[in-house]
Amino acid sequence: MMHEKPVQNLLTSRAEAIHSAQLSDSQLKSVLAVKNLSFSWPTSSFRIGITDLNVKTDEHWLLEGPSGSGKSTLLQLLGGVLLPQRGEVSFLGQNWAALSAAQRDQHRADHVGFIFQQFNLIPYLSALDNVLLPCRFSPMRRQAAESNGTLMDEARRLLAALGLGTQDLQSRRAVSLSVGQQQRVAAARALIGKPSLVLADEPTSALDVDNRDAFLELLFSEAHSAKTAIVLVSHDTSLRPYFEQHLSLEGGLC
Ligand SMILES: Nc1ncnc2c1ncn2[C@@H]1O[C@H](COP(=O)(O)OP(=O)(O)OP(=O)(O)O)[C@@H](O)[C@H]1O
Repeated sequence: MMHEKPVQNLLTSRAEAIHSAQLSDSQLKSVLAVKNLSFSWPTSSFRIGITDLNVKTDEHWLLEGPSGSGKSTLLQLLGGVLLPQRGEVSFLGQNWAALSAAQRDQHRADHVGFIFQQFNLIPYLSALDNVLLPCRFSPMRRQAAESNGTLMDEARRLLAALGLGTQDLQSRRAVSLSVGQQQRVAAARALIGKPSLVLADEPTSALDVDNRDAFLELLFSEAHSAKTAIVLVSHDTSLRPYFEQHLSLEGGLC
């Protein structure tokens, strides 16, 4: 029950934020639409089957399932890194399978932020330079990041909003940061340039309960102000109260 209060705070602040933003149905546009998806790895008997999944603007989804249930595979399908053998994954109204590999890479760079389980920061770059990376690959993300000032201002603002406000922390090489700090850098990198979607793979698995609560609160708050949808996968069923939407994967099926 240690985290009862933070959960309540999160849910209350989110409900208030949605209420104050007064998003109408038409503003809640489709971010991800999955229909009759079927995917198998060529070298294993494992199969993912999803009949129907719809993620809209500003929604926060938890996809939960035990180890080996297909969570990481599903994230790759949602982000157009893998393509299903049958069915369809549409992202912002665009079927990933109708794009060339290069077009998929650009569509992803423009509109998706990833938070990986091991964060995948470039170890010898500073926290700040890691956050700036997505803008190197996407002029669209760069332009969005510069909407209220310089790119550097926005990277610094995001890091500060995620609890890394000092110049010392922002200029330190990623390798010299703690796990919790690296994870917040990874979140800032995913959020820069206001992508429509953040896909997060077990981002809280290395954190204790207090740090996990603080991290989710910061992530949700920043994502909400940018109207970014979040799909987070985890084996941890205790995360369920933080999310309005959740889906359970059992052996790849739901
Ligand atoms: N590149 C691959 N080639 C063949 N099979 C794979 C590949 N990647 C994953 N699999 C298989 O797909 C199944 C689902 O794996 P996946 O990593 O998606 O599950 P997960 O729920 O994310 O697991 P975990 O929580 O342990 O990370 C497993 O049986 C795994 O062995």
